[in-house]
Amino acid sequence: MSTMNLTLLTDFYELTMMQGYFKTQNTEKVVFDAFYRKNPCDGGYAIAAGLDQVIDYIKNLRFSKEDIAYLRSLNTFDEDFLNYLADFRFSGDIYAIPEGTVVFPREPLVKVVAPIMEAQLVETAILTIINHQSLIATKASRVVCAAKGDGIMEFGLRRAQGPDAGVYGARAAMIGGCIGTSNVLAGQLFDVPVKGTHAHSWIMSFPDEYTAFKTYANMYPDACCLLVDTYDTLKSGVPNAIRVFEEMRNAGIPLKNYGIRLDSGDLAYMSKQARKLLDAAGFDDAYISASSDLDEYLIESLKAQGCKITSWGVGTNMITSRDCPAFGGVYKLAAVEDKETGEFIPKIKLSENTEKITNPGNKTIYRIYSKTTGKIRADLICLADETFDESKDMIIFDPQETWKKTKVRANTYTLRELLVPVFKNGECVYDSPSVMKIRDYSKKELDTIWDETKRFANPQHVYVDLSDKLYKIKSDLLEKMSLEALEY
Ligand SMILES: Nc1ncnc2c1ncn2[C@@H]1O[C@H](COP(=O)(O)OP(=O)(O)OP(=O)(O)O)[C@@H](O)[C@H]1O
Ligand SMILES: O=P(O)(O)OC[C@H]1O[C@H](OP(=O)(O)OP(=O)(O)O)[C@H](O)[C@@H]1O
Ligand SMILES: O=C(O)c1cccnc1
Repeated sequence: MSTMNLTLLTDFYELTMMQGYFKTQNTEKVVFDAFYRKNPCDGGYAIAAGLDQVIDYIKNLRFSKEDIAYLRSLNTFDEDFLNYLADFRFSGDIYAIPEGTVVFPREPLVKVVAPIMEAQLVETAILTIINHQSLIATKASRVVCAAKGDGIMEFGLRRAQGPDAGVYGARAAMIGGCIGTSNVLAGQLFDVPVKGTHAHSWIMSFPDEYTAFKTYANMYPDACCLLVDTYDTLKSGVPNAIRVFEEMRNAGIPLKNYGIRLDSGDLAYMSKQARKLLDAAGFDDAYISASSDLDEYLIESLKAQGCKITSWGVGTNMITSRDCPAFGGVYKLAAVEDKETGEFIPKIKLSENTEKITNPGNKTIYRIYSKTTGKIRADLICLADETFDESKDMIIFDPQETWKKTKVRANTYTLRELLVPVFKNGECVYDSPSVMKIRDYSKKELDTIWDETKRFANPQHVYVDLSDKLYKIKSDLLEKMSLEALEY
């Protein structure tokens, strides 16, 4: 999948604009920011994901003969432009926040600095990749948080919106903290653990439940999870599972990683009753896992009900992010290079909705950590060439409610620049970590925000502030635009 040419994975208008830039000799270098505006599920954070697929996409960006022939057939593009496309290569710079990082609204997750034709073409693919994976990584992270240390298995492939969503969704779910996936192709592609139990069909294919369990246990004694709800969980499923476990114990087969899976009924009640039966038979180390339309809210609720489930299989609601199906990331022009001075001239997009007014300029982001707690104090969006001194006080203020100011005292904080170089002059300069490494990193990232930010209802929001300089540029531009509007 990684070498697939996705060059035509773009919206038609990117190509018509590209031809327009080509014809009008508009070759300016520009800055585009890909950012999102609202955390999924009204949460307090999101997890950035998808960068490795963006890198593959950019590396393989070239129009094949077939691509050019197809574009010619659309009767919209002239031969001179098609000739240009035949030699097209991405020659710009890309900066991005590493995958697995905790991120907040309005922060550029990806910044493209390139000639406008190139930067325009890549909009759609960057957004579709980052939007999808960041959404699923965020959803998975929420499910993982709800499970409070229990393992979450990703079971969603069959209910995902197609094969790509299943495969890259599984990748993102692993980044979000799942312990494994049932998706074998994802396992092969991303070197992540594949896991699973068995289906109701296995039980139904045998003359009786006991024989089905026994056959399965004989084949897989080291990973024996028996699905107990096909006929009657407490009267048949759990007693038959116990009978098989007893036979294994009596035969001297070591019982290590074994247990049952509940897939219907009142999961809290069933798990409590099943726990009692297993314990009474001396199988107190048998685990109880559950699946059945689970999500973060249900897992939280089941835990509050005192359920005895310690392992969770989550499919549909996580792989589709059912209650929040879109991440909403956008890609906005932020600056255009002045050819004479080589400086970037900030550009702004206005909106009636102040939250939708873009942040102008060639920017970067600094994360401000408290030295004592290691937690995030705030994020600061600033111009790319601004520098800050940790030995000086820092005044930060909310860009919307500017009277809300905080002084971060000298030597009490550390700074980390979030955007890192990924492409320089068209060459990839970034080594993507393995998915399991990104997963470990993301787990540590979650320790940098307070539980108040992770809670599901009305979470505490982390401040994303603008530097003084950027704030001034933004307000001057807004002032200028409103004066110009008066002229009409
Ligand atoms: N204790 C509980 N508290 C809240 N929700 C629960 C609890 N136990 C189960 N649920 C949820 O209630 C829903 C039960 O759905 P439903 O009755 O349609 O199906 P089911 O019990 O899975 O049975 P079947 O698979 O036979 O249709 C599932 O989404 C399940 O996750
Ligand atoms: O409920 P989800 O979160 O989507 O988790 C995945 C579901 O997929 C399977 O059911 P399915 O009915 O497809 O197959 P089965 O016959 O094996 O139960 C499994 O038993 C879970 O219930
Ligand atoms: O292995 C499992 O138990 C499994 C896999 C996919 C979907 N539901 C369950």
